[in-house]
Formats: sequence, structure tokens, C-alpha cells
Amino acid sequence: MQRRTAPPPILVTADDKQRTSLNVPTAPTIFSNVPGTFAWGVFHERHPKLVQQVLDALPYGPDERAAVEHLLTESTSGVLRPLGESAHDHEQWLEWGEGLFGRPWGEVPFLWAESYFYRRLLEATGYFRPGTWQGIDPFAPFKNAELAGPAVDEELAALRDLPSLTPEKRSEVLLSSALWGNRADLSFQITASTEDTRSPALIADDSPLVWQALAAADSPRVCVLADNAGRELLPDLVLVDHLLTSGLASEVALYVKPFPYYVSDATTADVLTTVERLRASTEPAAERIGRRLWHAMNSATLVVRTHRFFCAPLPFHAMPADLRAELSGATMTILKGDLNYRRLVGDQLWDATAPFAERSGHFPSPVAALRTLKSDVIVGLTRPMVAELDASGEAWRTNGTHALIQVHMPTPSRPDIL
Ligand SMILES: O=P(O)(O)OC[C@@]1(O)O[C@H](CO)[C@@H](O)[C@@H]1O
Repeated sequence: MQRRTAPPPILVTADDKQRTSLNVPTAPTIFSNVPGTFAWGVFHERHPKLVQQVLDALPYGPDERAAVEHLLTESTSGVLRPLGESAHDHEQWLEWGEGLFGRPWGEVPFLWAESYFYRRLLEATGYFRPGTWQGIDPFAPFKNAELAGPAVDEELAALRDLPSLTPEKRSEVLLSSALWGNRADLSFQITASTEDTRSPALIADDSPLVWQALAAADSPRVCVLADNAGRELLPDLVLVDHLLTSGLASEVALYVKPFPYYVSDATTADVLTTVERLRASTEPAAERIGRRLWHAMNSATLVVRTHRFFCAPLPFHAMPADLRAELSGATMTILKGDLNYRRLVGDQLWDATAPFAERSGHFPSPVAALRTLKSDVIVGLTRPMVAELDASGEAWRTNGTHALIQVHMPTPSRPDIL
């Protein structure tokens, strides 16, 4: 496992060069072309297993199977080819990938290549094409199995203890379960080893700032950028219910992916299935939460939104103006998961002590990142903490056993540093 923390190659992009010349803080962009690195393992170890699971889970025909196999070969040993011309987002991807098509997959930024892999997987399975597989989520069998499983029954049963807690304790417990729910990422589970199931450690905790900001606002508006469906979305929704019922939020906007992505990322369909799982529960506490969430959607105190940028291969500092405007009114945006964190701070090999505020200052609202560590990117730690983690000999950046809650509250006079 330790070999995965080996630093990826020092390759610089044109963007990096420009930043260096402008004296803007920068760090090497992560690429996936060096064997032994985490990013290389995603393409060469995780994706082959994932592709096999997808082909085993649904009875795809010969064309879809061949296209999926072809994608695997192309993404490990070929060059990037654009989406077919009939794809609805062909032009959009040409723009996002200007200058990248024709290059080996490992030689474009890891974030870009990984995101494109999921878009191409949908092309291969026929998700957007008229025909049998149109609109069929290739990851639905995994997501549904997880939601139907006994672990979820246990989690729903545990909700009966919530009313006995003080409101403060309830806030703390529910934020913590939303945080640790991020370990239930199905793409991560494909390659996680059994040694990764040890008790987790919280290495940064700014959660008091979240509660202070919400308590101080008149009509707090909370945005939640969701991550995975199933056992992550469930505690996220329970937290949303708590925010609304306790008055810590007067309205919540829950942002999900516009289509299946990174295996288990939540879509609107997943939100509906999860609310229904709560509503149909035989555990009264869970059933009440499901019912309240349903009514919150009826009254638009809870709105479920999406935007094509949530499946874009770009960091959040490149967010389009319409989405930026939507998020900018939030009292707090709760940003879930590893991928959202990579997009927030930049998918680069930052010094782990680089200030979180410096990396997230471009975000349009105060932001609270809740993430278990499952990739090389990390900022905002203290020097002694980094020394201790490095001395442990563990692959602490990538094995999912560590987590953080990092908050940035912008001050109006701060300049944006990307
Ligand atoms: O965003 P999530 O669900 O927390 O994590 C996504 C993830 O599993 O995918 C990438 C590797 O494929 C890593 O960034 C991360 O480990």
C-alpha cells in the first residue's frame, strides 16, 4: 500500500507555468502515467475490475461489451479520442479537452482523464443513445444492492436513538455520520484492502465554524454538494432533515450529478430511491424522516438540483457564472467527498500544510469540506500532524482511514487566490 504515496511525476501544464510566472501559488498537476502511483493504479488496477463488474451486472449485448472493452484498452494504452459526433455533448467535450485529444490518457491531468473515462463509459453502454440501454444507469445494480442491504437496516434502526440526544449532540453526530458515510464509496471499495477497515481518524475538525455560521444567520440557506448514493446519501439526507427541523437551515439545496458518474455518485433518481427507503422503513424514526423530507420537497424547503458542470473534468475555480451565482447566496455549502475536494483545492500535489483558505478562497460561498482521504491531494494540515502521519508508514492520503472537516469563511476584502 505504501508505494501508492510515492510522489507522481513532476510534470507541469501550461496553466502551472502561467501561475508560476504570475507568482500565484502552484504545485505539480497529478497525472496517471507513473506505475506505482495512486493515479496509475486507478486506471490500471481499479478500472479493469470496475469494467468487469459492470459487464457482469447487466446483460449488455455484443456491441456494448466490445465498446466497454475497447475503452479499457484505449484508456490504459491508447490515446484520447473524442466522443462520437452524434453525442449531445460532443462540442462541449471538445471545448473542455482542447489540446488534449490525441494524447495518451496518462499524459493529460488525472482529474480530466478520470472524468472523461466515466463519460466514455456511458457512451460505450449506450446510456444516451436511443435503444435498449438508453437511460440505464450501469452502476444501478451496485447502488441498489447497497441500499437494500442489512447494513442500511442497522443504520435506520440506529435513528431511533436520535431524539434522546441534545440538539448540539445530534448536530455533531449527524455531521459525523455524513462525513464517515463518504467511506461507503463503491469505486473505492473495488480496491480497498481489509487492512483499510481500521477505526478512522479525524485529522482536521473545523465543525464548530459550521454551527456558528448557521446559528448566526437570519434565514440560513445551505447548499449540499452530494457525493455518493446509498450509504453516503442516506446520512446526508438525515443531516438535511436535521438542519431543516432544527432551524439551522431554512432551506436546503441538494446538488447531485446530472448522470451516473464515478460509480456510485448520486443522481436525482438516487435521491428519490433513498427518500423512499426511509419512508418505507418499518423503523418509525426513519419513516418520519422520510416523510418530512418528502414534505420538504413539496414545500421547496428542500430542492434537488443539478448542473452539467458537476460532471465536468475541471476544478471548481472554473465554475460557470450561472452555477457560481446559485451557490453564492448560501450561508454555507457542505461539500462532500474526495472528488469534490480535489475539484475544490485543485488536483495537484500541494504541500499538505498549504492553507485551506488559500486553496478554497475562490469558492462562491463559505464552504465546509467533509471528506475521507482517498487520493493524493491534501492541504490545510499542521507540520507536526503531517510528520506524524508520514512516520506512521501508512498510505494515509489514499486508504480512506483518515477524514477531515475543513471550513473556509471568506472575508469580503480577501483577494481570490486559485
Ligand atoms: O468522491 P469520492 O466518492 O469520495 O471518491 C472518489 C474516489 O474513489 O475516486 C477517485 C479515484 O477513482 C479518488 O478521488 C477517490 O478515491
